Amino acid sequence: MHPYPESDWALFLDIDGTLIEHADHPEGITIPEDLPDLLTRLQLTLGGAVALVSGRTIDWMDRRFAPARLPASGQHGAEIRLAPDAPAVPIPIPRWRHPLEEALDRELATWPGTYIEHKPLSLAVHFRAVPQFGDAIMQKVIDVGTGLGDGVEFLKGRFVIEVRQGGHDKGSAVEQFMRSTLFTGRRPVFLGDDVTDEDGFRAARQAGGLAVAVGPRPTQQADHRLATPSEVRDWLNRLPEALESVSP
Ligand SMILES: O=P(O)(O)OC[C@H]1O[C@H](O[C@H]2O[C@H](CO)[C@@H](O)[C@H](O)[C@H]2O)[C@H](O)[C@@H](O)[C@@H]1O
Repeated sequence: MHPYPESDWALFLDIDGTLIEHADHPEGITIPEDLPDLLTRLQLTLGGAVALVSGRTIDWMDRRFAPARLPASGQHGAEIRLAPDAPAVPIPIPRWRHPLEEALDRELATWPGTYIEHKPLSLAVHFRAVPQFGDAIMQKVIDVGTGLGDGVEFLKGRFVIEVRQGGHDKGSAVEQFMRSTLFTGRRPVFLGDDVTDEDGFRAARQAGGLAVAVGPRPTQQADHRLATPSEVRDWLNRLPEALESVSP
């Protein structure tokens, strides 16, 4: 059953596989034309308490969702902007980042079909084009990265393994948002499709909120489920009207 919205919600929205459909390449995605306007309407409806929480960078979100500009956390919690006009606050660049980048460029050159996405505070090695080699590629990334320093963490996602600095994830981002002006006192509702969203689900539920799983991936934490990003957008589109119809 679709979750019935409440006016005290704070919405946390994952991007790939949740707000937008997946594509073969990170830059091959399509942002539906009306999505920026939808996000802006949601901000107005929920007093600004709508955040994007993604593995993408905040810079990418601002460019691709313009003119919408939201509170956001990027690179799996490694950067956060608590309000649209606040500065984005990044963690320090991890010491392992440049050596890892060099090592992976070298090691994976002989693995056709892999694509390394270089993000400022994390790296993503994609293997959607060669899923049959996924396990071997992930093991190679773990072998290369493990020796490179304290705090390096590996996050297995959808046809991707991401390398990030430990201590920051989508859950820690939700916790930070919930302590900030726009979000405090509200009920967190986290929408996500991938294993990397489980930390966000956990944080939302621990704060008395809800986890809304998107797509077929099994999870122990889902309070509700929506089948596809298109269904998510339809549901979000109806949310302002649904809230108006229950307000006194
Ligand atoms: O946290 P998210 O918003 O879900 O972002 C997670 C990663 O998404 C992107 O990769 C994924 O989507 C691509 C486009 O559909 C797809 O080609 C790839 O296989 C997926 O893993 C993005 O490239 C990453 O930077 C994000 O961390």
